[in-house]
Amino acid sequence: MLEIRDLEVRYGGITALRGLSLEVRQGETVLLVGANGAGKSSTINAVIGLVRPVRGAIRLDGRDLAAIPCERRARLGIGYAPEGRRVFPSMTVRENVLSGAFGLGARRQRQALEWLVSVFPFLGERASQPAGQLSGGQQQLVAIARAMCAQPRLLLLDEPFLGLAPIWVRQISEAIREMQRRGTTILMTEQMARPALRLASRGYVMRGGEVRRAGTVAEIRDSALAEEYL
Ligand SMILES: Nc1ncnc2c1ncn2[C@@H]1O[C@H](COP(=O)(O)OP(=O)(O)OP(=O)(O)O)[C@@H](O)[C@H]1O
Repeated sequence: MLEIRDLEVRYGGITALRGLSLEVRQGETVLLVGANGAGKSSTINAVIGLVRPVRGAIRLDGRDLAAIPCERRARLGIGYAPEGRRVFPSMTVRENVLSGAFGLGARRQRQALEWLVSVFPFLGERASQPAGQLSGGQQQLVAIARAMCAQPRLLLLDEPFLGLAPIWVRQISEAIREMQRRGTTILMTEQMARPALRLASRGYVMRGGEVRRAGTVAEIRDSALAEEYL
């Protein structure tokens, strides 16, 4: 479904990705694991269209995304939850979640919200509260619910577990399982590999903007865990 070939991303003089290639097949959950600065966010940001690669290709269902701007990629069915709990702080929880389904139409928005509240009751209990007043874990869940709201075919999650208490790691794992049950294809990044390894079927271990190892979760587990301590 997603194919990345020979991708190079630079920020001025810094090369963040050096010829990265990977693929995510329909219905899979694939993990990118690596230490700080390995290039995980740069990979996700190139797929969503936030950074423009200097070389290489990104294809969704065989279609080259190079000429497609960020906002049109969302319409192709790509959903994205950024690193670092980026909610709209003064908007309510409900408004934050619905902002992910902008343009879907009132009836589908209502259905999506009902579904998300049934999966995560806290979203209903806090619906009218400004999202900026929530705890870090709650904000991260709102950011993921916002990405889920449009029911994307391909969901990109950038470090969804970063800095969270175990209770939120469990809830976010449950959100990811819910999307898996719906057949969503998922590409997620993590430094903290353990909970993510339980959710993924395959993975890539990244370092210095390159893939160092690729394989099933069982195959990459040791190097992924080693990467956590580098
Ligand atoms: N906006 C930017 N300007 C300059 N350099 C950047 C920028 N964003 C990332 N980099 C650099 O690119 C490299 C890859 O960073 P990237 O954020 O993709 O890694 P990461 O694996 O996601 O790490 P982290 O877990 O810290 O987010 C690093 O050397 C980083 O310092």
